[in-house]
Amino acid sequence: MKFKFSSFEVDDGMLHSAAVITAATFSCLMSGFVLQNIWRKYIVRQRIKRRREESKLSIQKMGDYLMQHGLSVDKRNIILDMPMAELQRKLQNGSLKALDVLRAYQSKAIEVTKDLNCVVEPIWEAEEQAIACDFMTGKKSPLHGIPVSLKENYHVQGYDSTGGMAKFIDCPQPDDNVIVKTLKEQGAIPFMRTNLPQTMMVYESSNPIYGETRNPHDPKRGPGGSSSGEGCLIGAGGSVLGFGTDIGGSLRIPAHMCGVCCLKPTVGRISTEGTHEVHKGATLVPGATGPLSRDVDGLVLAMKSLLVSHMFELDRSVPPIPFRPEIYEDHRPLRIGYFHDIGYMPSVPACERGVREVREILEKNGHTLIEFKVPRVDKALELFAQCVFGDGCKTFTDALKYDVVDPSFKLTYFLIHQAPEWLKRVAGFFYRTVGHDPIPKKVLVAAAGIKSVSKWWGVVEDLQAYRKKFEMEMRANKLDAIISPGFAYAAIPLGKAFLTVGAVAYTNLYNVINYPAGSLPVTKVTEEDEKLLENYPTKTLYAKNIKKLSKGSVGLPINVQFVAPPYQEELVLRLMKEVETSIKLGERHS
Ligand SMILES: CCCCCCCC/C=C\CCCCCCCC(=O)NCCO
Repeated sequence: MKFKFSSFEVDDGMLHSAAVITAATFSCLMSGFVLQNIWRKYIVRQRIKRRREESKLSIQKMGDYLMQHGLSVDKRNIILDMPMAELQRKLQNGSLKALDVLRAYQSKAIEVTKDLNCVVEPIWEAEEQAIACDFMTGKKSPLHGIPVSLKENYHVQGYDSTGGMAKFIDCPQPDDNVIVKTLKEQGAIPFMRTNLPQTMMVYESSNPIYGETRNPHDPKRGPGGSSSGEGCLIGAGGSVLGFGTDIGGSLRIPAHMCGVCCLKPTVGRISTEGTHEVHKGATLVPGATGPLSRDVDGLVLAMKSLLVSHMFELDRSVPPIPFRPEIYEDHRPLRIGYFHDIGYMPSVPACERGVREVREILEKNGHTLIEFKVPRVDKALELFAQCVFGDGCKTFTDALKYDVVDPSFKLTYFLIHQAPEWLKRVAGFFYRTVGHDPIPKKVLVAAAGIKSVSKWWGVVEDLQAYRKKFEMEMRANKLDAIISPGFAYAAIPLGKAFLTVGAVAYTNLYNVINYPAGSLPVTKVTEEDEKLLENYPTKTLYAKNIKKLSKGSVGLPINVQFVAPPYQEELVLRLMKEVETSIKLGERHS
């Protein structure tokens, strides 16, 4: 048979060979594609392995170095026991040398990371800086000689900021970020980089490059995340002051689970330039940078030292508002709202007691405490998901293409990031019917992406409306501040956060409204709390999981959050300091 085209004729033989050629080309392309995939994945695995070995080696080298140059155990422990105010005073008046303080903290950090895996690598330039500090004459800067640890996603010149993702290995940063520069200018010595979960969008603590960080109070449990290494290192005594980031609770969750203090400032109060987040463009609910410390003095010192012209010059988007001591030192009695239950899942009895005890302290100090009802928490969660996953999670899946997905991240990655919309809807249906919980469906549908610009603008308007509603609710009760649980529960076993992830409402609420929120350790889980856990209401799937995973948590730290309207960081810190002081006085008397 012949086909006649306008310019040439085609016979059967030609047709046949055309088919063969097409098939051959197709299978070549396919196998090329498959091979390329296998090859890329192989390269990535090699890269991860090499980076992990480099990191381990650097830590080991520091350990060996300290064997020869370390302090005596007694001298080391005296330094490690000092609260921030004393450490700062002694560095200022010269009775402590910066190099000794550095060596004390280096050795403690290297010691604790052996079991807890909180350090990613030491910052070797610290030594030189400490020596320079000790040679300095004249007026000393406020952070003179204070060692500072940094979450791995803080850009430090010459080091990678991977966020636990292989794609970003071998991309050494050209420069320190604004906070690191300002800290150095103020005399601080960045000395350790700390671990985080892959992508930082979970409150776990593991990634394929650096492995898993454990809780300093119970190594079978997680330290929370995503500033996991910071919470763990400070909680274990290996650092006095550290810095992390927080979009949904990543400073406050590890602070709560490791029993340390932190402050998530209003986004904009201090610079957020130069931290690695894959979804930097999602600015509606933006990431905050902030300090973690052993005590409130550490947070205050950090904020005072950062809110200076040096930072305002380096990042002109930051409003030049210095630290306002008149607010921090004020004694005016306040009206403070409180809640134990955010209206989605109740907090466990220990967390509820934490808030109750802080309430009693504040009342005793002359403040008025009023019960506060959080408006529409389902809306807050939906808005959060729309704002951070509004691209249908493409940013995250692109960042992890060819990467090894960490076991602790697999479920989140599969269901929230990767699954097609229909599967998200099916899963949402399951949560609603079997789990008696309508909220995951809203979150999952949001994570399937916003479909048009006009829908996107609708989200912007909804967010503004929610923020206004929250503001009006506070105004109606004439509230100056709010206290609420540090989180819904204490530390749970490693790798289980996905089973309780709705609990993130307790922290990400304050990201959605962009209010400054601090977290303060106030108590520990008691036998009595554990007994009361038996009556914990388990209406939803998440609540059931919380109850199950919270068993055996006696002795774990419990924090309370302190919250104030935007740009009132000083007020948050004032209340935290007041409660911290009362707790210490109480302990001394009992
Ligand atoms: C299966 C559906 C679940 C629905 C219910 C819960 C919604 C939670 C959504 C998403 C979970 C996000 C967890 C965020 C953790 C903190 C992240 C952070 O702060 N990272 C800072 C980086 O700098």
